[in-house]
Amino acid sequence: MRLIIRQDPLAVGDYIANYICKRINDFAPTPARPFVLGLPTGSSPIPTYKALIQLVKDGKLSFKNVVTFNMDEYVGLPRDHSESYHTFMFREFFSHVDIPPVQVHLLDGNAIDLIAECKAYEEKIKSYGGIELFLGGIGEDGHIAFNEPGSSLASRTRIKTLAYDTILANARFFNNDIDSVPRMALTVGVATVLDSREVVVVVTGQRKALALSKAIEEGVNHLWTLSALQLHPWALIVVDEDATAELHVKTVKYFKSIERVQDEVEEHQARLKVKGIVEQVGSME
Ligand SMILES: N[C@@H]1[C@@H](O)[C@H](O)[C@@H](COP(=O)(O)O)O[C@@H]1O
Repeated sequence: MRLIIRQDPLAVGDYIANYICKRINDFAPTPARPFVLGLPTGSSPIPTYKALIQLVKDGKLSFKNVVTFNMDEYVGLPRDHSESYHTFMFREFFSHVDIPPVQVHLLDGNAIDLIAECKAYEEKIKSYGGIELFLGGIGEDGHIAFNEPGSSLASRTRIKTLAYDTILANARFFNNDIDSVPRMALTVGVATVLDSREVVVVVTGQRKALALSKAIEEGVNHLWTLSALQLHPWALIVVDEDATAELHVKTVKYFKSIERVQDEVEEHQARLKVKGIVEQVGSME
C-alpha cells in the first residue's frame, strides 16, 4: 500500500486526477478494449472530478473509451431526486465530460428485484473483464462504498442497511432531516473492490483521521472495512494533512520516504525508457 499526503483537498484532487489521467492514457483504451473505472460519490471526490473535467477540457484526457461502475446507490430514492447518486454523478461529473451515457453504470435502487439487480451488476462488471481502477472514498466509520462496520470482507454487491452514524453523517444532504435519509442502499462489496486491478482511495479532512489510522496502522478488521485494502497488491490512499491527525509521526515519515524513493525509481525508469533499455516506466506497489 502507498499513502500520498498533500496539503489540502484541492491538491489531493489534482494528484488523483493526474494519476487517473496517466493510467487511462497509458492504457490507450479503444472501443473493443475500454478502460473500466469504478467511481464514488460524496464530497471528498468532488475536487478530483473538477480536475478530471479540466483535463478533458484541456484536451489531455478523454472518456470516450472509458466504462464506469459506481460504487453504491440509495434504495427507494427516486432516480431524479437531487441527492440520488445517479443525479450526483451526472451533475458533478458525467455531464461535463465526453463519456457516452451508455457506458455509465449505476445500481438501480428502485429495481423491483433488488437482489437480482445486485447479481446482474456483478455479472456486468465481469463481462467487461473486471475493473481496472476503483476510485473510492470512505465514511467516518471507515466504510468503503457502503460497506458498513461488520461487513464481510468477502462481500459482493448487495443490499445494505446503513449504520446510524452514516445516516447522521448524510443527513446534511437532506436538510439535516434524519427521517429523509434512506435507511438502505445497494453497494458493491469489499471483495468487489478488492477484485479490481488497482484501488485508489481519497481521504480528506480531520473527520476521517481516526478511520485512516485504524485502516492503515492496525490489522485487517471488518469494523473498519477500508483496512481490507491491506490485502490488495496495488492500493493507493491519497490524503490531505488534516486526515493524518491521528497517524503516528513515524507512519507519516515512512510513507513520505516511500514516495521519494518511488519518484526516484520512476525517474530512473523513464531515463532507461528514453535510452530504449526498458519498454515501460515501472511502478512500485
Ligand atoms: N456511500 C458513500 C461513500 O461511498 C462515501 O465514501 C462517503 C463519504 O462521503 P464524504 O466524502 O462526503 O465524506 O459517503 C457515503 O457514505
